[in-house]
Amino acid sequence: MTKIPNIILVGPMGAGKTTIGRLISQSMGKHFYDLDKVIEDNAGADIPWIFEKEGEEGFRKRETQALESIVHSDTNDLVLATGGGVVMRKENVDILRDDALVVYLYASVAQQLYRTSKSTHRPLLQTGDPRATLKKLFEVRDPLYRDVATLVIETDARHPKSVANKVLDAIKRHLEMETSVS
Ligand SMILES: Nc1ncnc2c1ncn2[C@@H]1O[C@H](COP(=O)(O)OP(=O)(O)O)[C@@H](O)[C@H]1O
Ligand SMILES: O=C(O)C1=C[C@@H](OP(=O)(O)O)[C@@H](O)[C@H](O)C1
Ligand SMILES: [Mg+2]
Repeated sequence: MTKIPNIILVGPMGAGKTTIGRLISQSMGKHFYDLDKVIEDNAGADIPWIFEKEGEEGFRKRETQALESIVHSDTNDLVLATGGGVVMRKENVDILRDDALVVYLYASVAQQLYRTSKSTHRPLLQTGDPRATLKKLFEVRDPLYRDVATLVIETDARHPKSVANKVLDAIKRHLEMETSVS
């Protein structure tokens, strides 16, 4: 039987990486890590505090350290939900590519805006025009998500459980296809 590799979710803020990651880890019997949560636990402070005291650059350094420590400590047994900006550093992308199945959760800018509007814990969106920020980030990051991911899953107009099932089906089909060609 093919060993199921580590699963890493990428995509923009509000795509549902944290929510779907937890759901699929339960179905797959894998450990779940949320990169933002690991960064917060390591720092003993929340993300808004890190951005305020250390700036985005400080947060990105912590993000790379956390990513390295998670991926290197847990072989083939994890589902990792990343933060939307993880693809902005080449060293992170190299880590993501190394022996994991990367899934891009796609959401339109309208859905990103809707899903992030109820929370204030994303410092990059504490601006006068979060829609414009999301649009600008999406233009830069969408090609990077597509480049690093093996699977792309559309999440608009789907309940989280239905997205999770779609991800699980896509992973299963992908692994079956890999087995049949090897
Ligand atoms: N497919 C979905 N449909 C509707 N709401 C969703 C969906 N996926 C996630 N959400 C909601 O959107 C918000 C952001 O989800 P989250 O998992 O934190 O996204 P991310 O980690 O990608 O930023 C949460 O309130 C979550 O319940
Ligand atoms: O897109 C980004 O640069 C960020 C996304 C956030 O994670 P989510 O994508 O889980 O919201 C979090 O890492 C931080 O606020 C920065
Ligand atoms: Mg998240």
